[in-house]
Amino acid sequence: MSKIVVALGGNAILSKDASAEAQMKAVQKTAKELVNFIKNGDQLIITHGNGPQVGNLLLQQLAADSQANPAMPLDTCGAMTEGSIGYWFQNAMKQELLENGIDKDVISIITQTIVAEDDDAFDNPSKPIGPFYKESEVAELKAQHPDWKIVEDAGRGYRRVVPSPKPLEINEYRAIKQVVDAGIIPIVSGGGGIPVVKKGNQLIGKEAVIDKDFSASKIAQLIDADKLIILTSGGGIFYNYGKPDQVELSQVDVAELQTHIDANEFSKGSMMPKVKAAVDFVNHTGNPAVIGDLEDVKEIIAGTEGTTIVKQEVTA
Ligand SMILES: Nc1ncnc2c1ncn2[C@@H]1O[C@H](COP(=O)(O)OP(=O)(O)O)[C@@H](O)[C@H]1O
Ligand SMILES: NC(=O)OP(=O)(O)O
Repeated sequence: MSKIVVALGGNAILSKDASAEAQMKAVQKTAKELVNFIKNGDQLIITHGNGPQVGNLLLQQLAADSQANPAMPLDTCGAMTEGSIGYWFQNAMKQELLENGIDKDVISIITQTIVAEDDDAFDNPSKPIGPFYKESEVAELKAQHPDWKIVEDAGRGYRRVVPSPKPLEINEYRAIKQVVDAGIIPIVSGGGGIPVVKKGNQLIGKEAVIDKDFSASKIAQLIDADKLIILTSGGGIFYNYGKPDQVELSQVDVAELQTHIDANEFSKGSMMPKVKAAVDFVNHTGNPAVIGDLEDVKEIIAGTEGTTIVKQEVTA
């Protein structure tokens, strides 16, 4: 039995249709994949992103009436998406467990992630949220929302970016550990957790979105996970991604990967945080991390798909 933290990307939840019904359907499909870990005897800790959802929710806030029905700030929107996506996963996972004759409980935990008030990220928004826009739409969006920063997102279109401070501590990690020890499947740190700063006994929400891959790495370290698995679309880590000579890695050690990180070879808003989060987990625990396709869970369990990041590559 391995204790595995699984981090799920946006498309495990959202494809083109952003309705609750469509997202629940996508989550049900994801739950069918995740149940393979339980069938394999593994202890699962689930975490997920919220970039598309929290961006959409912020857009809905624009329709709010400033007095009777005020717009919610970004930290509260983060909490709202942690709740809604947690509900979808909790519901879908339980159904999938029952359909496989497994009597296990699933619970989502609203998680607060402590960040530094002086994190440089607050002055340098970098986390893409919400929908993708066409280049032709950008000028008008900037005119409508002078406070928005909009950037090109890994060749996929343009998106609004918000500050994304690094997680220092997961406030609820001791409770999460107890839930895991009790054999319950927790859904934690959704959307990276709600960014908060510590002021004495108070935790104060900050308007930012934490990268769920960094929070996943942090929680995996805090609960002594045997493995961190980051599931996305498209497969594992590619060198020369998108070029004719692109090559997918099956196994790589942290020293080699670090040279490619240092050379800035991975896309900032997509693969770079995953690679950095995986390297951080492996460096701190000595345990492996895997980046792979959500649809390849059985093969990832068998070790035949995805990229495994190890402390030191064993050569025959
Ligand atoms: N070097 C790379 N190797 C693999 N995928 C890459 C690479 N660079 C960019 N990508 C893209 O990054 C995507 C994963 O990032 P993203 O979509 O942000 O993840 P998430 O699933 O967490 O939302 C892949 O589907 C792929 O299109
Ligand atoms: N919070 C976060 O990292 O969300 P995505 O994975 O959806 O970008």
